[in-house]
Amino acid sequence: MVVLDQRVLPGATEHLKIGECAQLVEAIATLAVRGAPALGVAGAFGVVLAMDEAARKGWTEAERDAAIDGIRDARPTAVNLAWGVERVRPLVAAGRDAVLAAARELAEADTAANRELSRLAADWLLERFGDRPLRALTHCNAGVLATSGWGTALGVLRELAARDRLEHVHVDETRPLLQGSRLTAYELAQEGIAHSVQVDGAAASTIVRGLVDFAVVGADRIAANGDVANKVGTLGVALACHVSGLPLVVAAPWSTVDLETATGEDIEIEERPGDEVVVIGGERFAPEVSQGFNPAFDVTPARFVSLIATERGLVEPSAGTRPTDLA
Ligand SMILES: CSC[C@H]1O[C@H](OP(=O)(O)O)[C@H](O)[C@@H]1O
Repeated sequence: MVVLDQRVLPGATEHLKIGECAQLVEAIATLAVRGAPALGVAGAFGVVLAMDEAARKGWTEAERDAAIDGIRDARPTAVNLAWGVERVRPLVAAGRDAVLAAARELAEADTAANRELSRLAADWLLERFGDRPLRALTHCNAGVLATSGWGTALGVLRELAARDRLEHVHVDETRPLLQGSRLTAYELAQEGIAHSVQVDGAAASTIVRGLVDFAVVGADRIAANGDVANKVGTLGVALACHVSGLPLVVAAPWSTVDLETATGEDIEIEERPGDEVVVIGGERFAPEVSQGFNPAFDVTPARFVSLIATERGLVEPSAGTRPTDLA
């Protein structure tokens, strides 16, 4: 398995050659591989990796299954990782070729899903605003780099740009790991889409001042009631949209919807190392006594979510519809 190391983008394009399950767990835990739908794909191919390593090292079935569990559990919030593992795991008994084919099919289906949800979301936005170029804000990275292809939040922006209906994108840098300035800006620049990068603290005033028409984000887990877990800072974007009467659009494939999780209160929020907050480029920017507080995600209640766009259709939680309506 060869993966693009997203930790060094955009300054360097480097790939990691992964031959062992422990290496994949490390790549996921350090966000070399990241983004909810991409984690689903990594989880599915991780099962093949475990089968290969087990055959190479003479593992027992229990040892192989424990390695698969380790991949599944590498990060807790994005439902897609466990979903991807468990989608192909039942085929292990049928052999490596069956699991590999299922993993490839899962990746292709994700890209198709992203294109469909992007079309549906663009139609919804242009129907709401009239057929004119729109100004968007986005948080974190939910583009090609976070999926198997096309992107989700950035897929919506790509679709609007393809229809010549995207004027400008305000990109939240997305501290502490800068997925916005490093990855989203990188993708938009590659596409020639007009954008500017802002500190996360500017998001609320950008929205309240009317500098954008809508905000669009990805998701890591969507609960049955429409509560949405996404990169920390999304809740602030949602609240600013709510008080401004502007839509918050959540773009995510159905694999991100977790009907087994009733509400956002039941979603485990990943707590990452505090040093990611207070140490930048190896230099500490806070007193030694000051510990970093680093929840990687937050939960936006359904009442602040204007639209959830999936390939199965659209849900408008703030208007009372729920993901369960599409089940
Ligand atoms: C379509 S990606 C969904 C989601 O994943 C990102 O988290 P991370 O960079 O920690 O993997 C971010 O929350 C995106 O919105």
